[in-house]
Amino acid sequence: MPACARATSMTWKSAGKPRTTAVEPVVRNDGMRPEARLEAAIEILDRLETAQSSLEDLMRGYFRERRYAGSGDRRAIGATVYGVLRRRGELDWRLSKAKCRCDNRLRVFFLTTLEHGPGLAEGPHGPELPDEAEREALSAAVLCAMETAPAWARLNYPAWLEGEIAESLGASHEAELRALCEGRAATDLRANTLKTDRDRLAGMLAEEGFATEPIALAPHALRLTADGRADQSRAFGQGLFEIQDAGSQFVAQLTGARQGQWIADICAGAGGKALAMAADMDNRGQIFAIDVDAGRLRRLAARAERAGVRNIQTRRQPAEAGWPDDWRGRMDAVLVDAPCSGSGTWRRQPELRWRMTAEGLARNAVRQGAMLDAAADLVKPGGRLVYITCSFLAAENEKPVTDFLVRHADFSVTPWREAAAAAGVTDLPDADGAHDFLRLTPLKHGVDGFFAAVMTRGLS
Ligand SMILES: C[S@@+](CC[C@H](N)C(=O)[O-])C[C@H]1O[C@@H](n2cnc3c(N)ncnc32)[C@H](O)[C@@H]1O
Repeated sequence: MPACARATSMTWKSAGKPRTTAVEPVVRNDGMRPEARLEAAIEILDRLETAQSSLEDLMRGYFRERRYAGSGDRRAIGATVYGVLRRRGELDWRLSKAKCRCDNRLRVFFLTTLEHGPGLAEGPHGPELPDEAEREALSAAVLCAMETAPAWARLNYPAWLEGEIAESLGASHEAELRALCEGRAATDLRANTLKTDRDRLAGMLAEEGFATEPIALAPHALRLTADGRADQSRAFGQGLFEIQDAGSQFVAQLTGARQGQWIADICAGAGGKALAMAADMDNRGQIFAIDVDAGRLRRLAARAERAGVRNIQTRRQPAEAGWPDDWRGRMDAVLVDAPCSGSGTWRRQPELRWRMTAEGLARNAVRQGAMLDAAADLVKPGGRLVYITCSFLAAENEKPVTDFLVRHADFSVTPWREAAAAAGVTDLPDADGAHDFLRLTPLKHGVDGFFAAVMTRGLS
């Protein structure tokens, strides 16, 4: 009998033919049987283990090939997939305490049992049902109390990260992690000031049935107050807004981008922050948007077109490959929105926590340092270097920045409050004033987790 089983095992039923179970869909438009949905969830979770793409892209591709799956099916399968990823620490700990193998099939059965009770439908398109030993282990795992579980299991992150997390987040790490793992991320919009303003946009969206509220953190930010696909609105098609987390909007302002400046955004991606800076510059001056990923740069170009942005030029190259001579030492500000673990976005992308490895984190740190060195070359005397990640881990935040400052005595830290005030930002988030670096968190600010460090190049 597995270690966790103290009481009588639960009753497991499997029917020879499809039957109604607790996982029966509550919405219509459902072409798939409940057991087929479970099989699909397992397949997606298995694919995710070797995929390079995000869960969102993987699921989009999966359902593109399965047109028979209706919206109800997609929603139910998504709920199981996200549920397993959000609770994987807990599921694995309880399964292993019950001496049960941890694979996606058993995780899905266990989650379904916890959420709906121990009944599973059998059918031609369903997964292989648990055998007797597995049923016994699952029953034991259900009885496993979480009170004695370690933090990584209770808060659902990889066990090896425990020390790093405690060091990075300090005393509030449990509360921060809870907000990151359990909270639901909102959808924020940035009013495109090249075409409209926040109030007018809110009015137009209301007419289209999208209720929003302003967010104090960023002057052009609105938050959707109910679920909805704002990117399918007329206002979106007209380029009146971008979808962008308010935290991302706030940190983009730290470059202090103004009309007529030259700004390099050396990890520009699809241009979330570049487009925000272009609007702050009122299309005057120049943004050089660099990235290694041609697809993202194409998306940036399409977004710029829709937004009426005309002062961004894209360039595909690795940041470390060196710069044209006429860029070096010329930029008013350089933004390094560095590739990182994405730990600050775990609410939206729960798969990221299980993709992290200690080796990957160390590799990121080397790459982040190299990017900062490359960026330094571009900054003019008196200009700004802004380093941003969407991570809460010191290994990819404070560490690369402090190492950079040791290598580059001509740069010094500008406290983020000072940088924000100089950029004309009046609504400052409530963050620990003792720190020169900014940390935004879901717990304290209700946005994705961001880190920002502002450095200024000396004049001589
Ligand atoms: C955090 S994302 C950027 C997000 C973007 N700035 C935004 O606001 O939407 C990091 C980007 O760095 C890019 N990247 C990765 N390695 C790079 C390199 N060696 N040189 C330049 N860009 C790189 C990735 O393709 C990715 O688009």
